[in-house]
Amino acid sequence: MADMESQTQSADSEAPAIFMAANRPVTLKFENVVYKIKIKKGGFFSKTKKSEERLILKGITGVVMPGEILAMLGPSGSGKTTLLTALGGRLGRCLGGSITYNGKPFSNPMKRNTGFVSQDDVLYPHLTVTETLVFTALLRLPNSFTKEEKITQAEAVITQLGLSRCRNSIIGGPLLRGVSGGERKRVSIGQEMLINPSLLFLDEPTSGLDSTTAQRIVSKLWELAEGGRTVVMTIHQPSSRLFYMFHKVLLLSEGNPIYFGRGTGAMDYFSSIGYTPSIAMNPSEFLLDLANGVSPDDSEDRTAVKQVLVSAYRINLADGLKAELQEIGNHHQVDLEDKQFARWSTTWRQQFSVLLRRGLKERKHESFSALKIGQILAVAFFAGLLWWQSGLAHIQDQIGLLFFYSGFWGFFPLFQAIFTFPQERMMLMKERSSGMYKLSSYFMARIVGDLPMELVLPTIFVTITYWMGGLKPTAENFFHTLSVLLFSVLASQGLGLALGAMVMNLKSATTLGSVLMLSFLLASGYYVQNVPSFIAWIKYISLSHYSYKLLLESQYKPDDTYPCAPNVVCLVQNFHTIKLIGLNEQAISVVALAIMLVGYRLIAYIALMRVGVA
Ligand SMILES: Nc1ncnc2c1ncn2[C@@H]1O[C@H](COP(=O)(O)OP(=O)(O)OP(=O)(O)O)[C@@H](O)[C@H]1O
Repeated sequence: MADMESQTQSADSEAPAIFMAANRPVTLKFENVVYKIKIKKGGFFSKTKKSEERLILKGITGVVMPGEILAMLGPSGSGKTTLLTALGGRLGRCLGGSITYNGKPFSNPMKRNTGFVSQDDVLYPHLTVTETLVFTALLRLPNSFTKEEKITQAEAVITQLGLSRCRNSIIGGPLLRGVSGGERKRVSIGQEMLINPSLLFLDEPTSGLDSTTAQRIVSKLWELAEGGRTVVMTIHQPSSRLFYMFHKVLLLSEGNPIYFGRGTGAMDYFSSIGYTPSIAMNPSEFLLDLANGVSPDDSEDRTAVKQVLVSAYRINLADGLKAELQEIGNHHQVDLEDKQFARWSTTWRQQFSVLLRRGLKERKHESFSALKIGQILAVAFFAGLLWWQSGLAHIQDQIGLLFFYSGFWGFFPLFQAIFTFPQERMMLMKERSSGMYKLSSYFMARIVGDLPMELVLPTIFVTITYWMGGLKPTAENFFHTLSVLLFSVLASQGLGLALGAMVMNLKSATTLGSVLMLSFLLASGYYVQNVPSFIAWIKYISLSHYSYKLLLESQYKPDDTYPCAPNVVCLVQNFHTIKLIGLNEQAISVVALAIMLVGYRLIAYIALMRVGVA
């Protein structure tokens, strides 16, 4: 990354204009868009459990041409975000009507030509502004750009969006001070700008910002539109200065359109149907009042006002709009050449390498945190002291130590891994929806990136406890025990990944993980020797069962002798807690752990396939 930074510094002076003309202008048409959801009715104790359909979008029609900004206004809950998501090709099921891009449905080439800035900025908190944009450029820009050109593009965005001052500051998050909210929003917009999209969607890009910063962002969007792009955004209550910058305005009220047309014509339209503000006011404030059913003197019933506005729209605007769509349909069919857009911008290897580097940078503080290492050191020394030089004279204690290995290193990696995918969910959704990389490259980069720490911690732990605890003091036995433990750590980590990916909810995943691991531990053969046959099957799926058996094998051989009772020497085979296993069973245990190691990861991968694909 150091070379990345020096390259970006040197690129400062020669940054090309990223705000050049759009690659391929896009005409966005949407006709009679309807979206419904199913809501479950009836409480927990209710006998009648029915589901009810709720209409969120009730027949929305409009068109946005290249060079235009469409602003969607409306009260909270009126359906702005839902419509934006639908237009951005990210809302699959239960969507009615037609949405076309240059006369065609949403396609992969269109996905790669579309930028989508969500309401919440989904960014990695520990990366700097430069790192964030450079990694995005490396992943999203096609291979027709060299690496240096990609970095130069990122630099151009930093300059153009006025981010030079904070280029080396970290993004930050809720508990980590980083760049300001406005700067974070500009980084999010910059990530989309990198690909020079012809179609740009933004969900409330100005919310939470002061009016000057908001004005600055909308001015940038205006410049982008001027370059032949199609810009669609939702906005809550723009100032009058901003309002007149929008070429078109769509006003929504409870999912119904009540105005679609030129921003400058909105006030005249509402005057023509009898709604004129009694005092001079910000047009967006007036429009929002109307969408909430508040007439200028607030004398009429609000529901009645909304109904009047909905029917006025149908009578006065709907037909004209449909005719306009028809007209454009006949003349504007510029197509995106599918052949010119490969399915992915970069190769699998490039994706893997960039994602690996990005992941290591983002999680450096977490993986090698003093707390994590300290935690392991503390437990290791404590265990070492407890089992201090136990030796064969205290074989029962030693077996306890091996059981502790199997239990602790079953739980610890599982609970580390369970967080992996739920924490990354938003990022994965965002990046996969914009077709940034293959799931397999992301998955492999994540697994490989976490590997060093996953293996280093148990190695430190075993090195300390093994010698302190007085297990067999030969290098062969030590490495045998260590390799068995690392093997089972990888299997248990796989289980954590699978649970996290399947449930995608930390609370449920951790509860499920605890129950599973405890059942596995109980079935491992330590507590109960003769498990009743109807429950005995559980040990065959128990990770701890196999790891515990293999750990025992790494220490004891059937013909080992040990002091069994005062002055009596026994064979280890007869010791009641040790059920040593033959070569066949050892092989079965190794295969079982290997199946778990791969199988759980496969389950995690399949579960992730549902995340973030438009
Ligand atoms: N998947 C869903 N399940 C339940 N309700 C939903 C779902 N999607 C949307 N809604 C409901 O649809 C309505 C419109 O939501 P949407 O987020 O589009 O509103 P909005 O106009 O963007 O609001 P805001 O300005 O507050 O962001 C809301 O009442 C919301 O609760």
